[in-house]
Amino acid sequence: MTRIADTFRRLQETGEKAFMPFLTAGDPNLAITEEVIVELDKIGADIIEIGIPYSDPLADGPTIQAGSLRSLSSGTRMPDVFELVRRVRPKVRASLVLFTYANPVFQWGVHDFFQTAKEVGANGVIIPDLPLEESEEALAAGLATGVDLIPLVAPTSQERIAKIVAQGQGFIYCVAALGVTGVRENLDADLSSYVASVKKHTALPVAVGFGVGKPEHAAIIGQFADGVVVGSAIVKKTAAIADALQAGDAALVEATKQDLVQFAASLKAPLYPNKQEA
Ligand SMILES: O=P(O)(O)OC[C@@H](O)[C@@H](O)c1c[nH]c2ccccc12
Repeated sequence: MTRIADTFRRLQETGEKAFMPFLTAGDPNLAITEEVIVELDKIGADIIEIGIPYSDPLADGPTIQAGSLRSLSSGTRMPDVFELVRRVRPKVRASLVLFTYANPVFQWGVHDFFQTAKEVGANGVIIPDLPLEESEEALAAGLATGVDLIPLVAPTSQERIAKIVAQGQGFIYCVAALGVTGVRENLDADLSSYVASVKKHTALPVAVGFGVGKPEHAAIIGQFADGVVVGSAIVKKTAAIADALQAGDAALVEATKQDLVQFAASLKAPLYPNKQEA
């Protein structure tokens, strides 16, 4: 059983839903990313998405694009992210999922990428711009290493949903909105029926991301999905840490870190069983 499968099994037993924050490694620097991951784990984050910064994050809105830029300008490269995972792995219970675009994976070498991910203790990989038709090698590497290749389905996937999820490993990532990542004021009205249409095709857990910006959003998603992914709203908080760091204000760096962690805790809160009554 992979660590991700074990995470969802534990959550099933306690009746919880997974809280899955995303942050970009090295934004604003690797030391702070490591500290934040440890704190997120302490407040109950169940699966932590660790973004590998990339120069052309085509599926990302301005918030995460800015985070990638801050990370790249602080000198973060893929080997640094692998080393971050190796260091933080023994310090946290959460499953760790590497988030990367396809190009850096092909440059590194698909099988080597998954092998290295396994060695440092990563539990899954998400590659948003790797279409099913081009993912044969990555799927095989996922199976060979036990590092789950997690598929994304989008509202536009309709007739392809069955094919995409049939190859799924770990969990299915349901993208909740069209367009790029970024906090939305409201969730799509028919999100629950879209998730139900995905669940029809798979026994794997189904997580929902894109647009989640507040606990109310997490509470709604927690009623029909197995996990909630939050990226931009977290990365907005790392931007505040970056500003404090830039200002050389150590107290403000601590305060903005705590603000991120408290915000994350408020997003996990509605995902505990007694909070999920409809
Ligand atoms: O930022 P949002 O709207 O909360 O969405 C999660 C998203 O950030 C994270 O899962 C992610 C980061 N970059 C992506 C690119 C494509 C799909 C998903 C992602």
